[in-house]
Amino acid sequence: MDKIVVKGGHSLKGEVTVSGAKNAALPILASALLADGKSVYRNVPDLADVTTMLKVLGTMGCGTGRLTGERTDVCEVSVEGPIHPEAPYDLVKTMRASVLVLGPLVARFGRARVSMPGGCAIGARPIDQHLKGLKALGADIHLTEGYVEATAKRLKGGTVNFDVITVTGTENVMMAAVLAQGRSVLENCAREPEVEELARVLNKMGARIQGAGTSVITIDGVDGLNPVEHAILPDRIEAGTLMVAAAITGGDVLVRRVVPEHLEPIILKLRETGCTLTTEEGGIRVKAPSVIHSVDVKTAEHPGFPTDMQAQLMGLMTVADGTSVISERIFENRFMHVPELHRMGADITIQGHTAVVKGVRALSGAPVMATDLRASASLVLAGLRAEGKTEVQRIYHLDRGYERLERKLRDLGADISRVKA
Ligand SMILES: CC(=O)N[C@H]1[C@@H](OP(=O)(O)OP(=O)(O)OC[C@H]2O[C@@H](n3ccc(=O)[nH]c3=O)[C@H](O)[C@@H]2O)O[C@H](CO)[C@@H](O)[C@@H]1O
Ligand SMILES: C=C(OP(=O)(O)O)C(=O)O
Repeated sequence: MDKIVVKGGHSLKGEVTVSGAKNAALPILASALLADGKSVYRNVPDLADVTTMLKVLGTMGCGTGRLTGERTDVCEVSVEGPIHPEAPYDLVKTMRASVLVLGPLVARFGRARVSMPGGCAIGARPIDQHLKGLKALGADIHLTEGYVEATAKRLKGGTVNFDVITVTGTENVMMAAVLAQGRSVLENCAREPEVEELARVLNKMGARIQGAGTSVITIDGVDGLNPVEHAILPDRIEAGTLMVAAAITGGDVLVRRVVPEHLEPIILKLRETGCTLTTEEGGIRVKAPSVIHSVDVKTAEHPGFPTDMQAQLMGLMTVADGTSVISERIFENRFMHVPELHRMGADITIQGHTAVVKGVRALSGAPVMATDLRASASLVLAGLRAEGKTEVQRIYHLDRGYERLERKLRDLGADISRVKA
């Protein structure tokens, strides 16, 4: 298995460009199922998860492909022949976001058979709210042999009040409601920029969605949609990770191609640590202070501090001046990076959903093991700062969500390489 080897102690300097957002690309690729014809997406990150979503669509009978040469960011999905509306266990088990095909399939083809995603390293992650939403739109749902089977002659508009705020749940039900008969009102929706982006794409396809990005989304169903061309928005979590890379190495980096409003909670937190952040044409410059101050963090739904940045921020806090209290309030088991950070000399105590991090003078490089996507990123960040060599194993987690991270960091001056097994 490949591993990443980092030799710490280099200040990062220069400019780096952020790729397209994984969490926007995945639902948008699934939304191609809603129209006949070829949809073309630009700025699609080249990630394992995107490849998996293309495979899911391919096994159903969609034509899928990524351009080669200069435009590897362009992906096409065509829906032309018959569609077999099933997402098999072998693919769903590698990526739970495969469940995003459920809403489009039942809305467009009247039936779907999608393997139930299990839990994962960060929590149980049920999909009860996705199913509640689809039922409210008139779908019949059965769970058999580990699969969700959903059928409906034609979905009907309805009111859905989500009991918990769910990003992919909101997206799945929104994609179902666009082809339902009549008006749907979704309440207590996720307000993440990726939900708004999906609604933007659906509206370009001919849907009638209002309110995405707020907690109430109103959708007037239409009879059919058209394929679309769209450029995916930049990945705010990759941007945040690169900003922390600048901060933890005492660096000065211009992070290009970002949407500053989407980064607000991260920018505010990094300013509290003493970093100077300025918006410049085309990006945000992060200049690290000589001493990082400790800050407290509570993760929350957007516009709160994103859970997908918790592990990276904790990496930074391991070398801050003082003690920081980090509360994880979205997922019940998202501290898997802590035992690995301990191996590098971090001082962290977990008390339930809270981690108390006492900054240490120095981290020391060590062999460590990635356990999930953002945990992997936090270990790479800690490795950039640590004295000596850090080897991060099981980096297939990292490859799910970061496009060539080691190359981007190396271009900024890091001593980092991928060692092929
Ligand atoms: C592909 C994608 O976009 N992934 C993101 C998405 O995941 P995802 O959409 O899976 O996360 P959710 O917003 O659904 O999860 C939030 C919380 O709600 C719970 N829940 C969710 C659905 C449900 O039916 N029942 C239920 O109880 C979950 O277990 C979790 O505790 O949002 C998360 C929270 O910002 C991010 O960490 C992920 O990167
Ligand atoms: C948890 C994440 O992704 P997923 O929902 O695809 O597991 C993530 O991007 O940090």
